[in-house]
Amino acid sequence: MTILEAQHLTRVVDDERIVDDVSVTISESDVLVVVGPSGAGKSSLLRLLNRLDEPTEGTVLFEGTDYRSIPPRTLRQRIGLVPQDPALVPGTVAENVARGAILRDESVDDAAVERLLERLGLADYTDRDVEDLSGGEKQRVAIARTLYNEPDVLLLDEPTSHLDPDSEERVEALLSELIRDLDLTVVLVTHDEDQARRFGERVLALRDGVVDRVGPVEEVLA
Ligand SMILES: Nc1ncnc2c1ncn2[C@@H]1O[C@H](COP(=O)(O)OP(=O)(O)OP(=O)(O)O)[C@@H](O)[C@H]1O
Repeated sequence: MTILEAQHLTRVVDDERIVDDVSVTISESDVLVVVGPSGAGKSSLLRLLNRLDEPTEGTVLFEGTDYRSIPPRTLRQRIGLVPQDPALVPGTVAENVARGAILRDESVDDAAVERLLERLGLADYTDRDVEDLSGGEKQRVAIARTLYNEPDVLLLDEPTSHLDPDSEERVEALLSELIRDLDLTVVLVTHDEDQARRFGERVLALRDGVVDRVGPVEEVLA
């Protein structure tokens, strides 16, 4: 079943078409990897997919509904983004993971927080101050924070780009496990074609905001 359908998505900033007429369909359990050189518009495309930025032209259908008719907060809960920079708030690991619930004034599901931390290899980290975490640990907290909302689609922006090789391997392995075990639908941005090969089923290659190629990983990254 199709979950997301980008239709002619375009964003113009200062007369520059940073995302230009991108149409792509994402089905349930798809892992679509977006690749392209620096400045190709990969992060910009991701931010358009959950309307963190507003399209200048085109739109996205989420489960068949134009996403502009869905309240932004609901939309961003359903289509969750893990940003390139984890941007944690001062406080404990648990407070960051449950950030969505706290912002929505909902009670926190402590058991769900614990389950996620365990899945992300952070079992005893609940009360740790996020200031004291390594880059890889912060990134894993950011992933848990987005997954806490149980999104239908997970958007990952360069999830390992700031990490040292050991942390990169760890985060990549954890993400692969999560994708498989939770049967996640994912759009993952990376500049690293090897990483795209490791994750990808389908690859979308962007160049100057335009879709250069889209298709199975072995064809696009041959
Ligand atoms: N808010 C903005 N205002 C002006 N220009 C922007 C804005 N956001 C992005 N751009 C420009 O849009 C283009 C695409 O940027 P984007 O960050 O999406 O590329 P990217 O492929 O993710 O690059 P990288 O791999 O370096 O992160 C760049 O030329 C960038 O300078």
